[in-house]
Amino acid sequence: MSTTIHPSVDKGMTPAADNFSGGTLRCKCSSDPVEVSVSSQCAHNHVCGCTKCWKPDGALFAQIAVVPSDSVKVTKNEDKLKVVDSSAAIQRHACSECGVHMYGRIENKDHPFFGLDFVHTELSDESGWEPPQFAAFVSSIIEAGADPDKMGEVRRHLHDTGLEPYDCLSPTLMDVIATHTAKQKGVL
Ligand SMILES: N[C@@H](CCC(=O)N[C@@H](CS)C(=O)NCC(=O)O)C(=O)O
Ligand SMILES: [Zn+2]
Ligand SMILES: [Zn+2]
Repeated sequence: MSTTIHPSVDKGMTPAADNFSGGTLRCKCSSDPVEVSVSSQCAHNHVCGCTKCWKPDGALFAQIAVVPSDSVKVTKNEDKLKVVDSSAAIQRHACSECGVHMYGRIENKDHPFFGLDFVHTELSDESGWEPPQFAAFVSSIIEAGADPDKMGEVRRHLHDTGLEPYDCLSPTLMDVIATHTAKQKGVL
């Protein structure tokens, strides 16, 4: 049986479009959907295996990217949004009816990713978003019920698809976090 990761990956990823400048994210409600306008291309798009990121039905991974917070505006039905876990670093604003996470914001000014919002680009009809670049928190899919004995298969498939698997974030992002911490401590 073939390994499925996420619909956006399984159907074949398309490259980012030149000069792409965002789109409208829409939740899954058939009436009065929440709409969020994003006026920027995304960066560091990846698939995430953690249990906190929203995954479409049946998907093993979420697809998640960052955009500047000031490019994100809720344009319709904001009253339906609720923060999933106010104690988390990423404040995930989800539709209280369909459960889709519309954006995740870092409110802590000392956090390495302050100023960035996390978004699921598949919620927009526009094509041209940067596709996923790597796979993060791969081991965490076990926490959602994936068979530990299938992890070799999953990692091999991710690698073959061009999504290098990591059990935290990518080396680039881990370096960004460590550099931020070193600067806060005054050792850099
Ligand atoms: N093993 C945990 C990992 C959770 C985790 O650390 N997620 C990462 C990637 S999204 C994170 O940065 N979380 C911060 C947050 O949720 O606020 C799980 O699957 O729940
Ligand atoms: Zn909804
Ligand atoms: Zn995650």
